[in-house]
Formats: sequence, structure tokens, C-alpha cells
Amino acid sequence: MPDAIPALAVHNLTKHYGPHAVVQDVSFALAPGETLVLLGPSGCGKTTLLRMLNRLVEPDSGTVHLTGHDVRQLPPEQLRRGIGYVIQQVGLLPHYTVAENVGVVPGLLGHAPAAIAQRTHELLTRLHLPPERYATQYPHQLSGGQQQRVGLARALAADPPLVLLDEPFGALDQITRAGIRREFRELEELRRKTMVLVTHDVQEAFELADRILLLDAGRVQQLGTPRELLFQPANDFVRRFFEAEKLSLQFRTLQLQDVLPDLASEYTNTSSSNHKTLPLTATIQEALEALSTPDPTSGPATERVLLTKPEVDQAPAVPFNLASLMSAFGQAIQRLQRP
Ligand SMILES: Nc1ncnc2c1ncn2[C@@H]1O[C@H](COP(=O)(O)OP(=O)(O)OP(=O)(O)O)[C@@H](O)[C@H]1O
Repeated sequence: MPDAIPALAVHNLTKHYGPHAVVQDVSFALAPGETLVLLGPSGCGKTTLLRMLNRLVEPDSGTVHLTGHDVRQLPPEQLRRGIGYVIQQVGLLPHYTVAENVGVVPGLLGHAPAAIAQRTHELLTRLHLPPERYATQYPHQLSGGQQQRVGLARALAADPPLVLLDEPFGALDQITRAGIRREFRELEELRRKTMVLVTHDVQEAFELADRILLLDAGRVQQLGTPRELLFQPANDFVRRFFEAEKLSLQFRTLQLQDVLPDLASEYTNTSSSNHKTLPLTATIQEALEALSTPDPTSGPATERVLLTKPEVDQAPAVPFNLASLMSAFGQAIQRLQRP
């Protein structure tokens, strides 16, 4: 079957500032609906790369194609319609209401006022900002998280197939950030979008990415799924980059189905009446959270039993507790890290 046209295709993008090459020879292609996270240390060229995608920065060489069209050939309105852009500073217009801010791009594109009003209403509702309450408010009347959502609504207003996000949660505190990220992942409106998101937060990258492009000094160090970067690092830079957070990333990345072969023989006590079931796609992190959730009717947390759901081939449910889970996790890690 011939490959479908990529939603975004980038070939050999290069940018210098003076004598410094800040982005060097970067190439990648994204399938429709895919989320790519640009990750790397401060100053490695993430923002410059992102801004070359929508022509806010002109590359020295290389090309960017949006669904097969060279962005240099696209008229500005088509570029605006095709690519949404969200930045950390949000950049809402302070003297415009929430609704007016959301309607800016469709207005520039000449959409009818009634259509703009309807789309704004729909987006604010979907982004959990009830329009009756928020449409007529001004940016300074909103919390940081709410402003961020208005910024997102504005970027989505013209329904662009590609959305670029530069540290979209960067201005928020850690707790708000985790909550907004969860909401963001669950937004129906974003499920169909192709997205490129810049962050320097490793946990955020692992939570949101289908694939990660890890940069150092403007060069791609590795492009792959979070699991590939974690278990098959392409070089020492990649290995070192994740070293400090390795265990928590492994907990978030591996699923019960990865440790199932090691779980089966470890623990067979199914006598507890307090079984919970988890899907095989639950992460080790989720299983640990389920095991450590206090439950006054059961024994100590380490003795509680969870059963994986028999989803695959009608396989019987497999019980495990904290000790057997950790032992199986250790074995799975050894297996996955083998070259
Ligand atoms: N307009 C510019 N003129 C000169 N140098 C620039 C310009 N924009 C960026 N740079 C330089 O290019 C390099 C890459 O910057 P960029 O903002 O792309 O990095 P980044 O990975 O996004 O960093 P951070 O995570 O700190 O935001 C830096 O050394 C920066 O100083």
C-alpha cells in the first residue's frame, strides 16, 4: 500500500544565527493525528525549529510540507488556517474579551460573524470555559490555567489540522500543570489534530508524545517512541538525558501486558474477596497507585490483590500484589534492556 501523504514533512531544515548553527539538518514526517514532542536542553533549538514550521523563522535551507504543500508556496491565510500556534506567554489581547480573542483568526479569514460566534461558543464549552460565564470576561479576570485554555481555543478556532505548541504549560505551577495536561490529553477537539509540542520537561514529553525528537545543539539525537528512547537509546547523550528520571519514566511507560509473562508464576493467591481489575494496558504507575490507594475494608496495601483483565484470548485474570509486581517489573526491565 502506498504511504499516505504525511500531515507534516520536514526535510533537512537548517538555521544559523551568525556563525552558530542552531538547527542542523533536521528531518521528520508526521502521520495525521500524531503528536511529536521536541525535547532537549535549554538553547538546543526547539523553539527555532518549531517557528520554522509556520514560517515565523525562515530556514537557511530545507523544506516544510503541510499535507504535501510546500509552506513557502502557501498564501498567508492558508498558512493561518492550516496551522494553529500556542505559546507559553499565551499572548491574549488584553482589551479584547475571551470571545473576541478566540474569534481573531476566523475574523481575519473573513468568516461570517454568526459562524464565528457559534464556533467560539462550541470551543469554550469543550475547553471547560462555559461561555455564559467566560465569553465576556477579559484575560486579566482569568486564572493562568484558564488563560492557557483560551489561548488553546484561539489556536483551534479555525480548526487547523496542525497545531504547534511552545511550552504551552510552562507558565503554570506544577500542580495546575499536571491537571491541565490531563485535561489536554482528554480533549476530544485535540484527538484528531497533528501536533508538535515543545517542552524541556521530560515527564511532560512522556505523557503527551506519540514520538519524541530529542535535540542537542541543533542536531537530532534520536527520533522515536518514548519506549524506544528509554530502552534503546541511540547514544550516550540520550542515555544520560533520561538517567535521573529513568525509574519513574519506566513506571509510566511499561504496561501490565509487558510484565505479564513474569507475573504469571509469581503470585497465585486469589482468595481475597477484595479483587480489583485493571486492564492490561494500565501502566505500572497506575497499578502502583491502585495498590497503594487506602482501602479500609482490605488488609495492608501490600497484600491487596489486583487482577489484570482477561482481555487477550480470554486468558484467565492474573493476580498480583506489590511484591510480585515489583519482581516482575525488574525481570521485564532486564529483558527489555538486553541489546
Ligand atoms: N533571533 C535570534 N537571533 C540570534 N540568536 C538566536 C535567535 N533566536 C534564537 N537564537 C539562539 O539560537 C539558539 C536556540 O534557541 P531556541 O530558542 O531555539 O532554543 P530552545 O531549545 O527553544 O531553548 P529554551 O528551552 O531555553 O527555550 C540559542 O542559542 C539562542 O540564543
